[in-house]
Amino acid sequence: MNGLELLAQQVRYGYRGRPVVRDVSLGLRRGEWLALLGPNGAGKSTLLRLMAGLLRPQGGAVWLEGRRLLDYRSWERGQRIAFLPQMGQYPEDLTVEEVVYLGRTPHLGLLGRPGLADAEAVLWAMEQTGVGEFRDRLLPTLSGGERQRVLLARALAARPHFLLLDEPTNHLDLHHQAEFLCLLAGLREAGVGILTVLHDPNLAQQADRVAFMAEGQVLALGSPTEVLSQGLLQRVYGLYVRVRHVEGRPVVLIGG
Ligand SMILES: Nc1ncnc2c1ncn2[C@@H]1O[C@H](COP(=O)(O)OP(=O)(O)OP(=O)(O)O)[C@@H](O)[C@H]1O
Repeated sequence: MNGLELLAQQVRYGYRGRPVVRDVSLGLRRGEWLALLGPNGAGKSTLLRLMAGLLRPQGGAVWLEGRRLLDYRSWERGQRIAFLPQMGQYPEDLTVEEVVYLGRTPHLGLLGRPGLADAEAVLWAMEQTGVGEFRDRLLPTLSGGERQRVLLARALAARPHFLLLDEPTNHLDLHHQAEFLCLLAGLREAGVGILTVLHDPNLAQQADRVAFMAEGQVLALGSPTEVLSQGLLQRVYGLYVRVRHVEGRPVVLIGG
């Protein structure tokens, strides 16, 4: 363990006594993009929530930059980790800009009055996600993909060290998926540690490492080429797939 990591160590969690995360150890460094894949119900979102400090492990511990995550105050944690849930609640009566400002909450002092640094971070987050053109609109008036980008902007506005994203590309069209991947690459360069739950192995192949989860455990962890193998995908999904390599990257084809 070093001081630059977000680390789950032998973490366990279950709902009403039914284990869904079973002694998982997984570390994420700053400046690294780790993609978490696996079938529905594998425990991916639960693991993400544990690593975001939103659930308390029932066994093991999560460590953030050398300290137990549970020992951080919520605002300290919020300055370091931003979490974008799969189906996030969003305020219906705030404008886009006001929603992005909410991402600054962990940085505001007792008075809660935003200053220049907050305005700069909000502007930067809106530019990165291309939502500036909707800044005065209310969220319910946006499309699913536009709203997704606003919620990402809110997460980015915190200028977190670690960004945990649960199926972030769900509502994005091809163009915005490509822009989103580019954005992640830029954040990674800037030293942000990124953990994304993804279903599409062809998006995951752009990550530095892939963790493949099934039935509450990490079955495989390594480079996309190591993990996204025909054998593993066929075994876990019970489906015929082919894996081809294009420019050194694995491309997964499903069906005949
Ligand atoms: N709040 C909850 N109460 C009870 N069971 C839950 C709760 N949240 C999740 N579960 C169950 O825990 C298991 C793991 O769920 P989780 O959402 O972590 O999986 P996932 O890998 O993210 O799935 P998906 O790909 O479908 O989003 C599932 O069987 C789910 O039904």
